[in-house]
Amino acid sequence: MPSIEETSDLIAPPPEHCPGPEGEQAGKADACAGCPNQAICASAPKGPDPDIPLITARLSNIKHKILILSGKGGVGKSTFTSMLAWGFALNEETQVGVMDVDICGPSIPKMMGVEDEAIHVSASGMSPVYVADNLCTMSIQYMLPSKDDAVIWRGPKKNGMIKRFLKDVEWGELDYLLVDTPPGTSDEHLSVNSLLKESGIDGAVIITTPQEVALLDVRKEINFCKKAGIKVLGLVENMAGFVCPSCEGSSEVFMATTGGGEALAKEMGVEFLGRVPLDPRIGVACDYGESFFDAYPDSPSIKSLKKVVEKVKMQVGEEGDLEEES
Ligand SMILES: Nc1ncnc2c1ncn2[C@@H]1O[C@H](COP(=O)(O)OP(=O)(O)OP(=O)(O)O)[C@@H](O)[C@H]1O
Repeated sequence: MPSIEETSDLIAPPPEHCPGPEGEQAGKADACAGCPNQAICASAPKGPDPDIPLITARLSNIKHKILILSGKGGVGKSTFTSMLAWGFALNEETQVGVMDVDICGPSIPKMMGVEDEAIHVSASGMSPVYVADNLCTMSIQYMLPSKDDAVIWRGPKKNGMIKRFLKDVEWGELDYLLVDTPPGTSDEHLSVNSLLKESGIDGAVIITTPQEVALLDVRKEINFCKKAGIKVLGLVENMAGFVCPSCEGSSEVFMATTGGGEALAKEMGVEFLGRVPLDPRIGVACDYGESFFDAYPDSPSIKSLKKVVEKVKMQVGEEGDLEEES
């Protein structure tokens, strides 16, 4: 298999009739002449990753695998991942796992209130860190000697860690595994996609904010999914409208652009999953590692969030079970 550092270059648009980087004809076919990836493809080791059967076996009891993506950083991808996880886990019968593959910027442990936890390694694998009886997480954060330590890794090391998360973690039986990724289309995305392809990814939820600059990158993210063969489950507009914590009234802060996510979803033929308002209490709940669903069950933001959670469930073929809000 080509190293991740090498494959990350393959994001350059492939020529027509590209044989793909893993095939026998990679770098040799007529179509490869003049392609910027030709040398990389020609020298890359061929054949599937030998660990894929182990990964497929380890993940065989996970019903749905969902990637959470964003074109831009800071649009609330990790926040949404944690809220989606808590939303799914409101039903105590539903088993949920969150895998944080933002290797250089892990934030799931803090947002879910378990950043000081460490993982336990045994002969059978690594145990995930539990946030609730039916909600577990895995992140590189649990392996760092201090929570302030920085991870400065290049592609192959990141790939190796993601492989460990998939191959060695005892996820057990899960209804949903949510994969929180870094922004954009980086080494981590390529790793996750190639390692999970065999065991099946349900699709990706793409998070954006309403501003045009964020929407611009969403187009690239949707195109990345198309190229990588990942189904786009839908688009979520985060920080759409401001909910005042005092009066709970809602106002538009991005006047010119609110609704841009929905329009873009329509234009690109993907499902619009809904809006999550900008609510300072969401930020506070994340800072304290609390479930927003528990902290503010009656807030207007929760009503919007529940609708989004239900739509994601429907997109993967499950029935909604959160109570209907007026
Ligand atoms: N709907 C919201 N209302 C209020 N604050 C929010 C909301 N969504 C996210 N935030 C806040 O915005 C900040 C960025 O969110 P987050 O870290 O989830 O973004 P990200 O897209 O995962 O970032 P990165 O690119 O670093 O991975 C956090 O402080 C978070 O608390």
